[in-house]
Formats: sequence, structure tokens, C-alpha cells
Amino acid sequence: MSEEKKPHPMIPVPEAIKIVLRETGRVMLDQRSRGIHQSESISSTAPWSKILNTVLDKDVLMTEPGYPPYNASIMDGYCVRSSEFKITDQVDGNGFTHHVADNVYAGDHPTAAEGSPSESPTLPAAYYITTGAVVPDTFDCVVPIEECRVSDDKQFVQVLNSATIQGGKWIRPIGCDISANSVVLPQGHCMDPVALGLLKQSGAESIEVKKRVKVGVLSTGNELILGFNADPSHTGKIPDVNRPILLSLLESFGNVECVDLGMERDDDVAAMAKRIDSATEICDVIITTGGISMGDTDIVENVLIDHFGGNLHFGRIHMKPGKPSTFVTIPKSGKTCLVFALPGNPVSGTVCTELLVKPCLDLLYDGIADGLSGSKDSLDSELDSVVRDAQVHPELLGILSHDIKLDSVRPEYHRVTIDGLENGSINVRSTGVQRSSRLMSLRDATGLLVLPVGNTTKPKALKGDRYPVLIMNNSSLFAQPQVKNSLHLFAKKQMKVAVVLVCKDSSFAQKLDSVCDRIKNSLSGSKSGHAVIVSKRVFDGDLKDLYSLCIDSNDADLIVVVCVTSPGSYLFNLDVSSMLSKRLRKVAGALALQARQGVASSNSQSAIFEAVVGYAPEKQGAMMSCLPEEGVDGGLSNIRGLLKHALNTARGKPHNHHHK
Ligand SMILES: Nc1nc2c(c(=O)[nH]1)N[C@H]1C(S)=C(S)[C@@H](COP(=O)(O)OP(=O)(O)OC[C@H]3O[C@@H](n4cnc5c(N)ncnc54)[C@H](O)[C@@H]3O)O[C@H]1N2
Ligand code: MOO
Repeated sequence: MSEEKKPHPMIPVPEAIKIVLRETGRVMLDQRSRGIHQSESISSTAPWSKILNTVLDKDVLMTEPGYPPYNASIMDGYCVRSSEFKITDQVDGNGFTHHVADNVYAGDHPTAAEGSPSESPTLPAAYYITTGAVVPDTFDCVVPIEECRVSDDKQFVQVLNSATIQGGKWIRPIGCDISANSVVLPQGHCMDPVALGLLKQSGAESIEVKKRVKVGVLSTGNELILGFNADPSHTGKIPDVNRPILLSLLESFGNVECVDLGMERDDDVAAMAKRIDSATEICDVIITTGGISMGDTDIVENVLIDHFGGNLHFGRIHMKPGKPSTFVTIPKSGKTCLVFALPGNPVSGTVCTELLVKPCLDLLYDGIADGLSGSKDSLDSELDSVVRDAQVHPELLGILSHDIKLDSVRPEYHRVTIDGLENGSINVRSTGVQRSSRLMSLRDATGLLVLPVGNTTKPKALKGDRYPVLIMNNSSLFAQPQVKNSLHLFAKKQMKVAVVLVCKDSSFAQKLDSVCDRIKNSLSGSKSGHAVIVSKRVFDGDLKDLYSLCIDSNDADLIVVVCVTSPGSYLFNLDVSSMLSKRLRKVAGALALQARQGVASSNSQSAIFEAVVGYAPEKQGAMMSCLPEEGVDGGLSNIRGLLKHALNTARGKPHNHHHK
């Protein structure tokens, strides 16, 4: 290390992000003052892959005459004139009402048909027409084929019910879907698949879209090679992983056009300067990795400052990983290039691209408020507002699933797997050893947990502690359910029900079949699918054996325990319900209350009964409910809709592939 090389002060992450946004805003205001507008025109006939995910910089308007551009039939049938029918109702001896002048198929251009007079001396004209075909001028009604009788030679047609003939019926008039000159797609709209379709319908020749931000990525270091090529024994050489990671990560942001700047040695200042020089010509933003800390070969900062006269805004950040991250702006040919010189460790470079570079790219792409002028007097306050309004990472409050030792020097952006929503909270677990060279720590990472510096009072973050977690990949949060756990598919499923009739006295056993029928009826509804009784049993033994009988058996989703006793003697029922509620896990209070209300509405006296609903711990995912015989219908139908969700909750843990 040379004598004069002194470490830069470490600034806090929030300050670093604000500096990045402020300098980005400065560049944008400068461009605005020079009238530079970052948009480009794309022909609407360009390949859709070129248009997909671009963002409109200008409204797309509907061309004349609107969509659809002609009056189109909604049905296969016959088009007629509503005015003619009234006069010539049922003139033909065979009951035919119209003669068929011609056929118009979708795709035909029926100019000949326009206003053509009826050729039959006696009957008005009709045209056979298909769905989507042009309704000939002067015709104003389509009668569906089902409403017509057609002669064998297809020359004549009888409209069976005159009431089906109404002006405008079964026709989409010109411009009814999109009226001429209306805004089809507003400025700022992302060209998603539906927007591509609407663009086609609009008839617009081209669109103005925001220019993607041009970002160059350069790897530095003498140790770098392209790959091991199945031979990792190159002493001292390692594959360059930063470029593939960063180029593809940037690509995934969607608002970036990447420029691969290749690899550069770290012992040749002139070569590196040359490469960065040509990059500043074409790139808005440059990311370099490696060569930015304290070693003799860490030359990147020298090149950026000494060779290009760059302005250094910060040279170190108080964070782990990513401490040596450096941010420089380089004025070049009338514009300013934003340069992020990131550490070479793969994790550091990746985390800092997410944390520091992404907000800069989003700001460059999304643009700044229209009213900002960048004039000298207001510049500072305008930049303040740019920083305040800029968008940063989506974030949630994560709950730690286990203890983590805190770093005693730097706040840590700890790579975690977000385990999804459970009871409304986000549980996170560490991806393991967090060394910034250990790319494996990013493999299953979907978030960065922001941990504070540890001290003697709080050396560890503890299980259950809450910290902000920055989400790295939104889609990972929405775990895909399996068919069996899907809310909408499960709704159609059968609910398998086991019934246990608990009798104080065996004479009640004969009620079993009728009770089962009532249970089946009360659980079947259009929304909750239908119930099938998979087992019916009578229990009249010692109550202490009841629970094991209930859980022993089949693959029921729901075990319904029905208590039957003589009217007015409810003590037995209470014994049953209190015994079961002790054995069940997560007794569902809200459901039980609903059930009890339902019971009461069937039979007011049984309201005294303590309805029970809960999960049987021994039967994974099954629920058990205990109800009195008199109110079983009301009780079950009251919880029918909720049972489906309760069962899904019991089973539908978010699916995760990578459990440690
Ligand atoms: N005396 C000090 N030494 C170091 C300090 C310090 O403060 N004082 N900081 C350490 C920290 S923290 C980090 S992070 C690294 C960052 O170093 P550089 O940015 O200079 O990066 P390099 O030394 O070039 O590389 C670091 C590491 O990463 C490997 N690497 C580099 N590029 C790639 C690539 N494209 N693909 C895969 N791996 C790459 C390189 O071989 C090194 O192992 O500095 C500490 N040192
Ligand atoms: O800051 Mo460095 O990125 O810890 O390893």
C-alpha cells in the first residue's frame, strides 16, 4: 500500500443512498435544462419482444373511426332491417319472412351488399352473417341462427319470433369498444401483453417509449478468467462471476439496456482508462467490480479520479458487505456518467447493485416531476424533493426464525430467505455463513435483513425480533399453491366427513343414518363443494375412549362428533365437548362461536351447548367439530363457508423448495 493511500471515511447507508439519488437527480435536471429527452420511437409492427415491458412516454390514442372499425355481428345468424319486418310480417305462404340475398363471412368486405335493395318481389332481404363479420350498411339487426327457420335451399328464412328483431340487436357498432381519439394507453403505462393487443387495436403507427438506461459492467482483476472449463486447477485464477451476475440482474430490472464491458487487468492503468473512456461515451451508468479497497493493485479509484477528473461522492460505506463501495460522477462530452465502483467480492457487488444502483436506475428511468427546472436558485430544494420522492426497495418487517450473531462493527445486510406470510407476518431465516465471498449465501436469498451493529448488551438478534427486510425478488413472495391447496380449486373438492354419534343411551343409535343425511345436506353448498360421509359410527362407551375412536380411522377432512341425549339433559353433552376441547389443538374460537350461533338458531335450547371446533393434532390437517344433535344442521351450515378456509390454513403452508 502506498504511503499516501488513506481510507475514506465510512458513511452510513442511508446517507450513501441519498447522495446517489441526489447526484442522479442533478444529472437529470442538467439534461432537462439542455432539452435532452430520453425517449425513443418504436414501430407498432416491431417484434413484440422489442415492445414488451417498455413504458410509454406518450399517450396512445385511438385512430378513426374507433374500435371495432365496422359494425360487427356478435352472433352467427341473419342480419335484417328492423324497419322492414314490421310492414311485411308473415307475407310468404310458407311462413318465411325474408329472402337470403347473400352470405357475409368474417373477413369479407361486403361493398356489394351496401344498401342493396331486396331482390325478391315479396320478401325483404336478409344476409347470412357469421360472428365478427361486417354488418352491411342499412342493416341494423342480427337474428341468431337459433331464432330462425331456414328453407332447405337456404334461400329463405323465417324469423320465428318478431320480438327478436330490434334495431341494434346483436351488433357491436363502430367504436363501441374504444371510441375514436380516446386514450387507449396512457403515458407511463407498461407495455404488458394486454397493452400489446390494445396497441394493435388502436391503429397507432408507432409508440414513444422511455429509453432504457444504458448500464455498462466491467470486471477488474488479474485473477479473472472466463471459466474453469472443467479444470479448476489454474493456480490463482478464478472465473469472473460478477459480470454474468450483474448483467443478468440488471436485465431482470426491466428498465436497463446492458453493455458488457468485459474484464480488465488491474496492473495496467492505461488499458483500464481506455476501456472506461469508451464506456463513458455510450453509458449513462457504469458499474465496475474489484480493485477498490486498500491494496496496491486497487487502481480503479485512481483511474476514475486522476484520469477522468471524476468527482468522488463517497469512498466507503458503513455496511457489511460492500464497505469499499465508491461513487463517482464523471463529466464527459457535455453529459455526466454515474460510476459505481463496487467491491470485487461477488456478494458485495450483488448486494450493492441492489441497494445502491437500483434506486439510481429507477429514478433515471421513471423520471423526475414535471415542474422541476434545475435553475440555480431552486436547485438545492429541487434536489431535496427528488431524493424524498424517489423509490427504493419494497420492504417489510421480517420476523427472525432463529438467533443471529450481530457484527460488532458494521450494520449488516444479512441475506435471508423469506418464508412467506403466516398469520400476517413475514418469517425470515438466514442463508448461512455471510462471508462476502460466499456466493452460496445468495443462492436462496429473497431478502436482505437490515441488522444493526451488535454490542455487549445486545450481541445477538434473537428469534422473534423484527427488522426491516428488503425484498430482492417480489415474485418469490407469492408461493404457488399445489392443486390440493388452491383456494379456488379446493372449493370444488369434496369434503370427506366422518361422523361419530355419541349416545348417552344406546337406544339413540338408530338416529345415525338420519343424522348423517342432515350433516351431508348442511355441509353441501355451491361454494363449499359437496360433502361425502366416509364413515358413520356410534359410540356409547366410556367417554375417556371417545377421542381415540374419533381420530382412529380414515382420511376424513372433518370429524363431526354429534351428541345425542334426552331433551333437557345437557350435562352429558357438556362433558363430551369439554373433553374434546382439551384434546384439540388451536381450538378455533371464532368458528366455534359461529357454530354455536347456528346451533341456537336451529334449536334455542341447545344454545347452552359449548360447540367445539379445532384441529386434531394426530390427524394432520383434519378438523373436528362437536355439536348437539338437535342443532347439528344450523351449526354446520353456519360454518360451512369458513371450514374450507380453516382446512386450507391447516394444510396450506407456503411451499418452499430449499429447506436447510
Ligand atoms: N487492508 C484492507 N483490505 C481490505 C479491506 C480493507 O478495508 N482494508 N476491505 C475488504 C473488503 S470489506 C472487501 S469487500 C474487499 C474488496 O476488495 P476490492 O474491491 O478491492 O476487490 P478485489 O480485491 O479486487 O477482490 C476482492 C475479492 O473478490 C474476488 N473477485 C474480484 N472480482 C471478481 C469477479 N469478477 N468474479 C469473482 N470474484 C471476484 C477477488 O478475487 C477477491 O477475492 O477488500 C477487502 N480487503
Ligand atoms: O465489505 Mo466487504 O464487502 O465485507 O467484504
